[in-house]
Amino acid sequence: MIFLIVMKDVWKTYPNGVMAINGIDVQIQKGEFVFVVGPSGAGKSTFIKMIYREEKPTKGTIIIDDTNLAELKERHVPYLRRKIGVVFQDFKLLPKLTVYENVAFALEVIDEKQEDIKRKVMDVLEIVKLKNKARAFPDELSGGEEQRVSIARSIVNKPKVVVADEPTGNLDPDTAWGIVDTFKEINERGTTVIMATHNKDIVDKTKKRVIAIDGGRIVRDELQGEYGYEI
Ligand SMILES: Nc1ncnc2c1ncn2[C@@H]1O[C@H](COP(=O)(O)OP(=O)(O)OP(=O)(O)O)[C@@H](O)[C@H]1O
Repeated sequence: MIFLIVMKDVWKTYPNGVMAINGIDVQIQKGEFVFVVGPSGAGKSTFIKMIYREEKPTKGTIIIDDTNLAELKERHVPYLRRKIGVVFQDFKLLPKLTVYENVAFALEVIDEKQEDIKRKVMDVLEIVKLKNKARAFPDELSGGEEQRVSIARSIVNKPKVVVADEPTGNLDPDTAWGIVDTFKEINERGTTVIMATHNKDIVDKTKKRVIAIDGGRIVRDELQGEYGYEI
């Protein structure tokens, strides 16, 4: 069994004393699709941020694709980040760049050759069904389209895992389903997907692994799980 992510006895206390994660053990296999659910303030975002090392645990071990984050030197963090695509609730697109340029930017910063950039960007725009919007600017797109651009940007480096923190939080239900379908497509092509969400309907109908966090602990971890909370 190949584990892509392993957390052992992970704790996180913020500098202000808030104990956000209180002893988490979890293993996620390569190729899994995982929902992270739980009430507001449960620790979902902190859990996600520790995966891409936006936050460091106070205690415990996190291993991502054989890299022990505790031993990772600051100058090696960019290499870790290439293995991890990140999608946010508020898209975080650059408003003055076109769709094409927003996605290409992720490759330009790692000095990819121009000819490779063009091919790779058009390939991912095809996956998210936005090839026809390559020249548009973010303010000319719907919210769902903006989020699909941000998903394209997150996968253009061919990461091992994509983490998404409430990616459908700003979208209406139909559009939200379009985003989940896009993640499913990416997952079927081999990328591990980890998505924190408050969307009960999506979790209950998608029938994927559900990790429920409450009070900074994993209170439930089920294959084909359900949302399980009243909203
Ligand atoms: N940077 C920070 N500094 C201090 N406390 C923080 C910080 N970020 C989060 N917290 C606190 O840590 C706890 C867990 O927060 P977190 O954002 O991980 O929860 P969440 O489950 O993602 O919540 P939500 O569903 O509302 O986004 C909360 O009590 C929160 O106030």
